[in-house]
Amino acid sequence: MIRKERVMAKIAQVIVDVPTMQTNRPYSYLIPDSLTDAVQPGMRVAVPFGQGHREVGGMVVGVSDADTLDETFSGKLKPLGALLDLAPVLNEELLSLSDWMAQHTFAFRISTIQTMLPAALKTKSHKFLVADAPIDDPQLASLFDDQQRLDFTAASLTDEQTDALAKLQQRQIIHAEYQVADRAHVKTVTWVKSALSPTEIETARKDVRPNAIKQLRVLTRLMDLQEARPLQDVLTDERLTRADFTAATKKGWAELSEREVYRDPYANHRIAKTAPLDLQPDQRSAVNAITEAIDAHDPKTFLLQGVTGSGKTEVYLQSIAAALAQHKTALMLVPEIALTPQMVNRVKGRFGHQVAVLHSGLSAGEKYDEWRRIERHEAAVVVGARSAAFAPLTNIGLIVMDEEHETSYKQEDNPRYHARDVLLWRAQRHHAPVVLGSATPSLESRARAERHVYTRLALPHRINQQPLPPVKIIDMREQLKAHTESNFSTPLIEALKVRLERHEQSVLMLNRRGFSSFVMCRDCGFVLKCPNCDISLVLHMDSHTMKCHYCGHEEPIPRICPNCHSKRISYYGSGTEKVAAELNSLLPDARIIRMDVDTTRRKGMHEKLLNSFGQHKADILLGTQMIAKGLDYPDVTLVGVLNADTALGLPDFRSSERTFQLLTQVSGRAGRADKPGEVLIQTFNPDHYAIQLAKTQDYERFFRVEMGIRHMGNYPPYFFTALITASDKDEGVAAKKMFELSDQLKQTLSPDTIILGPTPRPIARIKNRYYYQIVLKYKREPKLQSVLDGILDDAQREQRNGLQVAIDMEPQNFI
Ligand SMILES: Nc1ncnc2c1ncn2[C@@H]1O[C@H](COP(=O)(O)OP(=O)(O)OP(=O)(O)O)[C@@H](O)[C@H]1O
Ligand SMILES: [Zn+2]
Ligand SMILES: [Zn+2]
Repeated sequence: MIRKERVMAKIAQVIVDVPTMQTNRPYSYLIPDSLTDAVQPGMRVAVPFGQGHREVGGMVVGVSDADTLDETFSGKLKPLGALLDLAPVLNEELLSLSDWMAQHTFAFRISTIQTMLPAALKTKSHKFLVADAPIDDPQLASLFDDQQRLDFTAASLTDEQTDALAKLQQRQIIHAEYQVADRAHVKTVTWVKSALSPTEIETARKDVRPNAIKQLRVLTRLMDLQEARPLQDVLTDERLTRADFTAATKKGWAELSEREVYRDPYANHRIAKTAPLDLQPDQRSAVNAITEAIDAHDPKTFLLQGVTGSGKTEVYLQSIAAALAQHKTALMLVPEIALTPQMVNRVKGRFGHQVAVLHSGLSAGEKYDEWRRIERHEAAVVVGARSAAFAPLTNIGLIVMDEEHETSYKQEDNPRYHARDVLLWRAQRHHAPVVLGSATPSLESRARAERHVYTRLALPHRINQQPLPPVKIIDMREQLKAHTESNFSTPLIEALKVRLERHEQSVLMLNRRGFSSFVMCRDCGFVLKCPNCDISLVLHMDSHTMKCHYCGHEEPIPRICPNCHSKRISYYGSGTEKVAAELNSLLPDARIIRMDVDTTRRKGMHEKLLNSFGQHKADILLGTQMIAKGLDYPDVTLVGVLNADTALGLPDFRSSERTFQLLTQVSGRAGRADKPGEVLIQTFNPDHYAIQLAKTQDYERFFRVEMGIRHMGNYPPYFFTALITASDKDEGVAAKKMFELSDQLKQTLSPDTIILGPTPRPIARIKNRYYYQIVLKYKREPKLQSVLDGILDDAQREQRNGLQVAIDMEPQNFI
């Protein structure tokens, strides 16, 4: 009788990356003996999954011991495939954050894990075709390498080839294999060092034939390579090449080695070192309060509410310095747009090489390198956009979020997380304070300060003792009666002319939110729409086409109305391009820089345009929202807003708040140094409270008025919200699902919870899918988590038929 031997096995819990089979449940894999000591939570692995040879990527989230005789131990566990990391890429804190986020955003854990990793570490599953028997077609056979493998994912195959390969697979001549590939690429440079001492070099010289000139040259060069140097520097002598040194290595004369280097995105930037400024009294008390909390390891949240130009950045910088003085690290989030270049320069100018920067303008390689500098404790300060909330900093002493009201801090796709929530979670974990800064805080944050959940710190004055710039409202309805269709009122043009004469600069903003340049027929009102989505096509002058901003559909600009055949079909509304053209003809001498998605698409353009404006190479900066915040240029004395109210009509309860914030922010660009500023706002709704209160830049009044409106409408911050959407190619399927869900919610949720809908979404069709939504408004709803978890689980099971259900907690966008 054979007795089973009792052995301890190690088992890894792995979250697998299978898009069609997402689940938050980890799968167990047997750790092979050879890897017993190596596998740790936070490492990426490749594991076999499902039927066949499929290999998928995954993340180890736990390791445990198992007794092979234990009845819960299943001898059928598959062993792990490859281990992709030698050290964990996610530490314990980030792993538990990924768990928390998955729960709170109703996302799958693999997506929260992926979100935390730099793109370079996101594994990709490659499909290989492997030939098991000779392939008769020589042309197809030539696609396979010596090992009879073809990288199907990377190969660019014609449809005929793909077809022929599929047939080979059916005939079982080839089979498919999946392998997980790692995209992380460490950049290295070659260093060279002499392997011979000077005396040995002398000896070697004597042994070389006198006509072996290259070898003699190498030996001479090796004389001063007793210490290793980068090969690149050594090769400046044009008569020697890399090959000469490779040959020398083979002879045992030299040693070549690869050393890791970082790609430094700011290598070519000369950033002047700055010293801390003498603080104004309000700044002083803010810094003191924050420093106290840092020193006391008190994870409290501050709301730093300072008018535009009140010196919030200096408060951040000196607070960060206080954290560094305690040998702690600091994390600072800024909106994507504000990152390039002024804010980065300010932080780098103060803290130099200790700063790592993370934003979407960097290449994947640059981001990976900055990320590794953080992970290796070589950077103590991180400045970055939304995803920098996951920077692998340890020992955090302070967290800052600039422009905390910015909607870009909320991710619109899965996982639908808000960076603010992530920061608050990390602050608790690290016992570190958080500073939320803004001139126009979100209503949610300001209300929390009102209830003393957050501690409010106020900077009510501008630094230079300058008043906030006076704001004039221009009623465009009057204007419309006089000059038809110009984007510029007479007062605005006059004010621009004055600035030109005085050699001062102006900033003009065209509010693109809820606004687009579309084509409309003046006879029948026909508007050209996307055939796939329920939305107007947008005119693009650069490509001379009409484009859909949702699905990318593109078609020529119509000359004749497709509906009534009238020729009076023309542009309606204005894009920045059209406005720039008009401005050019009105003020031919003005030098204009246009800044919008089209002119800033290329890498580095954003920065380049702002720099040249900063160097006064242009008189007018004309742009979309992207110019509204962060800019601090002393020569700007005029700010003009061409269309203040385009967003007011949007079906979103935050449209007044957004309008007020935008107008206040952009107004704040004027008169920040010693020259007084002026702001002109053109609007068709001069009496709207958001516009009237932006005129006085009275945030506190706006807060009270808006709170009253939110209270009456049962909106946040009085209620929490959740948005549930279902989409399907068949409108009936999506609608039916939502009515079922609505019934289910009515039966399970508390009677105080308001259930709105189901209704079609304001943009009901996108990429040929129909969207239906339910909005939940609730105050206290203990059952919510389990009910929504259940909905998502059910949806996951139904997903194979094409129906998709998504849950968005505290959505920032209702359209
Ligand atoms: N204590 C100080 N002494 C002198 N100058 C200062 C001081 N603090 C800040 N400044 C300067 O005041 C200007 C405005 O400051 P900063 O840009 O930080 O304001 P802000 O509050 O962030 O404004 P915004 O919200 O408009 O971006 C900057 O040029 C800054 O260098
Ligand atoms: Zn479309
Ligand atoms: Zn028409």
